Amino acid sequence: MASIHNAATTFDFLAVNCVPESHVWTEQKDYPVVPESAGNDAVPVVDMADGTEGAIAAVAQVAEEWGGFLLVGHGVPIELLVRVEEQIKCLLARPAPEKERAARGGDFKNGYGVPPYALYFSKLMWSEGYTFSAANVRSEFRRIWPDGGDEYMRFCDVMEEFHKEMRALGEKVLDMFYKVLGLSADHIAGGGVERQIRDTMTATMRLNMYPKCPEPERAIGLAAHTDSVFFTFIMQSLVPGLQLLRRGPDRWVTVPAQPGALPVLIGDLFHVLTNGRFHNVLHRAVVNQDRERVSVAYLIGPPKDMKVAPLDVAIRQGSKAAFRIVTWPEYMVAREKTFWNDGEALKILRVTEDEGDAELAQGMNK
Ligand SMILES: O=C(O)CCC(=O)C(=O)O
Ligand SMILES: [Fe+2]
Repeated sequence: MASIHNAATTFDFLAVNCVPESHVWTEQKDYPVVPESAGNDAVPVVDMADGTEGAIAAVAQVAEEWGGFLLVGHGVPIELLVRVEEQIKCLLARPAPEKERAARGGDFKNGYGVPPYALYFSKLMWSEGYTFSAANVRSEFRRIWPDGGDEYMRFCDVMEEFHKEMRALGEKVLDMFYKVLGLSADHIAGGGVERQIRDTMTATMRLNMYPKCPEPERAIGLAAHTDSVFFTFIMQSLVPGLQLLRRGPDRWVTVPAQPGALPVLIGDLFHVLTNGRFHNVLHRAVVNQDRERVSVAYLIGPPKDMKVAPLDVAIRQGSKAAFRIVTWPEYMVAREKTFWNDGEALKILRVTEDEGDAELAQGMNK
């Protein structure tokens, strides 16, 4: 299986006029796709600038029912998002040998290539990308530009500016989620675990490029997955492709691509923090015949050594923690074993009815 994934780094998407066998996607159960902005299936919009009680109640409902929404009124300049997109296109248009020099694998957890979960599938996805830790842009991209130079500087400056804006926005969105859970500003500002999460959360960035595809129905840009982290911001081109799974009846809902609107997706570890209250949304990216699409997943998670467990405030009176304490790396090991089965990794963390109360985590504050 390794060789097929290494081949992805040199695959020339634009040179083919049909989807080759290596990329024909047959591995996932499929659900119907509902068109954008279809009644109850229109992806909800959250306006960050609206701090009223009503708005917070609406966020609660969206986080529980959808696990994803479009964020507006966030203050990140559209002009910056445009520059980020330009820089990603420049990076991924570099000659194959340069990108391969920065391939992930071996000692390199980060770098150019397929996302880590692609290794669980025998077929390749219709995309290329680059994953890195947002705090290490300058050292990471010396792998592409060993001698530095103007292009390197421009790329790093734009990515760092984006990281600064998104990290700050991450804190605001986290505070909004804390409010939904019923925490006061004073509580959050105190020295407790909520404050610790806010101060230490780390960001990983994944740059995705989805080339035009001659037979989009036979390929997938990014296969269905949940993000393992707390939550993710997506920055996307004005080309739709991101889809969220809505349950009962199961269906894919396309997230509209609107200038400046940032999709936000709840990840597995926030599902744990909220004791299962916020929905960790299954999502995927599809491709199209006419236009390439670029996206950035800005993934916000805990530092590696943080022990994550349901917050006390999220454990309703009379109930107990539904998940065991876990660190992000421990969770990734569980996920690896069960990737084929949606949601199975979280089931491993679930506390069973007959487990002795005394041994259980009763919330993250204890
Ligand atoms: O391209 C997109 O819209 C989704 C990207 C994504 O889900 C990811 O990188 O984890
Ligand atoms: Fe994702």
